[in-house]
Amino acid sequence: MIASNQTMTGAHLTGTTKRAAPDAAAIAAAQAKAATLAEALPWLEQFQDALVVVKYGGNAMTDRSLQDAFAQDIAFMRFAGLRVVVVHGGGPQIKTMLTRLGIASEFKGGLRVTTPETMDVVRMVLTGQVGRELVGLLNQHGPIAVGLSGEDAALFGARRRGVIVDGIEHDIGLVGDVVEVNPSAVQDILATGRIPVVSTVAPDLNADGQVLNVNADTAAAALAAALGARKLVVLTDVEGVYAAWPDRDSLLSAMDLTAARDLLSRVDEGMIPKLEACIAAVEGGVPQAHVIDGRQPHSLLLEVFTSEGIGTMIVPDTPHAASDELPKQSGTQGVQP
Ligand SMILES: Nc1ncnc2c1ncn2[C@@H]1O[C@H](COP(=O)(O)OP(=O)(O)O)[C@@H](O)[C@H]1O
Ligand SMILES: CC(=O)N[C@@H](CCC(=O)OP(=O)(O)O)C(=O)O
Repeated sequence: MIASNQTMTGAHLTGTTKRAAPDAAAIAAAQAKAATLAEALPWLEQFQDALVVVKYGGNAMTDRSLQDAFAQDIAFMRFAGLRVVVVHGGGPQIKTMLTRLGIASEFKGGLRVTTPETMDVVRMVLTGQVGRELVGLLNQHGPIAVGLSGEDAALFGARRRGVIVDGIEHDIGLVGDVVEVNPSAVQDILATGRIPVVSTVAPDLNADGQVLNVNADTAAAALAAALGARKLVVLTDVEGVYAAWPDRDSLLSAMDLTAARDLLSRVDEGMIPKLEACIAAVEGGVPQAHVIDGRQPHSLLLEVFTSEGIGTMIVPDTPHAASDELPKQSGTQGVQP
């Protein structure tokens, strides 16, 4: 058998293979590859069997090559021995379908105002379309992914919520917060070595048969806390959390809970549920929550398996590190994962 990177030269050399001696540039490139693999070793050891919840959604999930890279990252993590749960959104896909059907839709406080008609579309798109496509993508790497929604085995129980914008409370319709998680269905799938892929439609605990639209970031946080996850990783369409958005020099590599709660009143629309989710997860006992750039191919691998990390990490308060002592820097050099 001849390996694909080798060439058979000389018909008389049956059963042997040859290749040109590598030049200095080729040796340097090979060493860089080997160094990258070797750098992953401590993280492979540390995260062996660790449970990681990954929130995938928004604009990071609309580009085909990014989708393929995401599926490779999730499969890589699974074959490296991590237990991975994917919670997905699908805001852009919901928008496309609503537009196609001629249904108007608006956001308040980062959440979609959801009428009964919109709720039908949200359920159909998240569970019937986005979840199915993601499962298909992951299963290109083996029979590893199983889809379920917040309705399956009563995974989520939700209650309706409103939003406060500029001090005024708004009713936003059939939108809920997850207040109960029954993670046994997810744990059953994990126990078989597979990857649960969760859509965030949730039964309303106050109204039999009614389902609620739950923002996928906050649902991922609730699930991460209920599962006792080691990490929550939220992919988005920006490098991480900025202290003074849109000032590009204010990217935060890490912040503690106190700093994150303080910043919450100063972030805009889309980042609100993400930061809320990270805060809720860490308050719920998850040691690290990350906001990373889903537009960067393989950002998940960089976050989990490299020393630099990527994006913004939110951690519990410690008595030793006051919030204003944590590193604030431009670029994406994070503290170690
Ligand atoms: N402090 C902040 N740091 C980073 N992004 C912020 C901040 N405040 C507001 N944003 C906005 O939030 C957006 C992320 O939310 P959104 O577009 O809804 O994400 P996604 O599409 O990944 O769900 C960023 O692209 C940015 O425009
Ligand atoms: C209440 C609410 O806003 N629900 C979201 C659910 C999908 C989601 O969260 O999708 P992304 O993660 O892609 O943004 C929505 O209707 O768009």
